[in-house]
Amino acid sequence: MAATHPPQFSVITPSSLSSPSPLPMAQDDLKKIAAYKAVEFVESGMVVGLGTGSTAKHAVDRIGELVQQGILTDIIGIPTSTKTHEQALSVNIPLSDLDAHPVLDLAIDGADEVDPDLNLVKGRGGSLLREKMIEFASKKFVVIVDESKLVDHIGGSGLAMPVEIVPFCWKFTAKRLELLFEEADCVAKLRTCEKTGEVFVTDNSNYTIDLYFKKSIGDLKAAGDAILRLPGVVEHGMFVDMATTVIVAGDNGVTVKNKP
Ligand SMILES: O=C[C@H](O)[C@H](O)[C@H](O)COP(=O)(O)O
Repeated sequence: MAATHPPQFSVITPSSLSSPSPLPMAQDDLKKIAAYKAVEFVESGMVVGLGTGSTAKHAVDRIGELVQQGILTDIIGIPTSTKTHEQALSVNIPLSDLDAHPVLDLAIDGADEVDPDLNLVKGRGGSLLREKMIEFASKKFVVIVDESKLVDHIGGSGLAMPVEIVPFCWKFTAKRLELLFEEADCVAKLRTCEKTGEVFVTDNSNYTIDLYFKKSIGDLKAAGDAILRLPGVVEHGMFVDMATTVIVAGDNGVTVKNKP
């Protein structure tokens, strides 16, 4: 559900990327436009967090292209999932990890929801824990989305807010999560693989519980803290106060909002 954001957004037209068109652009084209804009923030010598998902994939491809052309040199990528690790290797981006590089210059990643304060939901693609660790360690965190990801409030899309949990007695943890958000009419569902119907297992050998809220969950930090206090929970998909910049691509151009 798209929402109108407040006027502090600066709107720029994507001149070198595409021209505003009277026809609606395909969602993947918008993702690519946002991703290419974000890669303009990458400079030679940087340690860069490489996000996961269909939007971040365009950014990784673009960084790889610029590395191969010799336009970006001495880049070190820190991938946020095994999938991104493989993709980054395939486009020749030198890789490392948080142990060797505990502070990143910049991370670029997609999101499932963005609220007007730049808080996010992430993890519908299955990789929120590594993303959160890496993006938390980044001096700048640039989020790239098409305009369909904008919401009035977190949970406002009516779609999943994922929580990564340990597999041990997952039904118990799912029930505790549901009860925690009883007032928001929360429903908790174990994530399964669409194709096989088997339980979805994360890169960290954990399960994912998707929470669906019918009402607002109120204060996000309080909600996040309450989730993390439940034994069995590993991490949740709300990224509160983490994004420093959000780049939104829409039919009318690219909008860039920086955290004040
Ligand atoms: O787990 C997946 C990540 O958090 C993604 O960045 C997020 O789901 C957005 O993915 P996409 O760009 O494919 O919509």
